[in-house]
Amino acid sequence: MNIYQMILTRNDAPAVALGFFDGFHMGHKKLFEVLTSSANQCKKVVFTFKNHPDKLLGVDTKYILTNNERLEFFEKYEIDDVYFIEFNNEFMQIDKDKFIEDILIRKLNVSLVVVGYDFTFGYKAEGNSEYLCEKLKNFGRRCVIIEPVKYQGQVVSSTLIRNLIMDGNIKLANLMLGYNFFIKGIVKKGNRLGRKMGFPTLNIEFDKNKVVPKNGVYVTNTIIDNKRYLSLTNVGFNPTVSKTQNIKVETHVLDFEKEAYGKEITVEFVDFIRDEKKFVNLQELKSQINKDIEYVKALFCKASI
Ligand SMILES: Cc1cc2nc3c(=O)[nH]c(=O)nc-3n(C[C@H](O)[C@H](O)[C@H](O)COP(=O)(O)O)c2cc1C
Ligand SMILES: Nc1ncnc2c1ncn2[C@@H]1O[C@H](COP(=O)(O)OP(=O)(O)OP(=O)(O)O)[C@@H](O)[C@H]1O
Repeated sequence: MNIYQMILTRNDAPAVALGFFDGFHMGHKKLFEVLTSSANQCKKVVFTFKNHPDKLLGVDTKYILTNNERLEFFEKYEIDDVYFIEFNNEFMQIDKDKFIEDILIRKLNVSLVVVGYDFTFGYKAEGNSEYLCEKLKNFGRRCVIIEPVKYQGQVVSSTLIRNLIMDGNIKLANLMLGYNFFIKGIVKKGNRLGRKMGFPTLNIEFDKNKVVPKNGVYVTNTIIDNKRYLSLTNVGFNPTVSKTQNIKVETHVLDFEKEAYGKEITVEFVDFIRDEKKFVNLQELKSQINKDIEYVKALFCKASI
């Protein structure tokens, strides 16, 4: 897969998907399936942004996927080329007709464009999917609009899924994503208190732009060296033992005794267990964590998750 940071003129007539695609959820998946089935022999291309347009408007959104993870999803769908463009003041000023005529027709020379029902584009988001398709058809190009993909009557969207994750509603978020929400990161040294209490934890250093589930304890799967382990993950500030202002994600991996410092691991969130609490002493915390572990073992050890 080629990644371009600039829009150069091309001679072939590619099939192009337009959007940001944070989360690569069920709606995005449907859009990519249609792109694949309609592209015929054409190259499959994604036109997207490196930074979400919201960032330029000062909204500090956290994302379901990091940029690299988003690119990995495109790769999985055998996309040939990605235009990974910086959404800056200059791009924001491009008017809807200029976007169609200059970028889609003249530079990319599209044969087909696939967008979702609520796609907007151009200065002040004045263009929508109907307008885009009508204009493209006038230029003799194909255009497909994907009808809203819903889960149990609710339209799936990146915003909705981000909010579900931040509310700890991981189960529903995962159903709308079509996979388990995950945080990938490098294992760094903690205070080694967990080990002393009898439950060592892997402290994960992760991308600061990643959305984090609400504070609490979760059932998770942790992937270390391509092996998947059942685990419990605490998200929060460890109020019993510390006064840190930085949110921590730390995982106690069941049946894992080895050292993992410096390794990249993936923690997949499966379900919320309980809120994080401030205990009166370490003994109380230890006793609660033992109960959490027993609960997870009873629920999940025999079932495959
Ligand atoms: C399953 C699990 C549940 C946890 N629950 C809490 C909690 O409710 N309150 C809290 O203050 N810390 C909680 N912690 C965090 C512990 O305080 C922390 O893991 C321990 O202090 C070790 O930290 P260290 O690795 O930095 O030494 C939990 C950790 C795990 C693994
Ligand atoms: N549920 C859905 N059904 C069909 N198409 C969708 C759905 N969600 C998004 N799309 C389409 O996928 C493309 C990328 O969308 P985008 O990145 O804006 O995701 P989104 O889920 O709509 O995000 P947001 O919550 O920020 O609106 C757009 O063309 C959009 O219309």
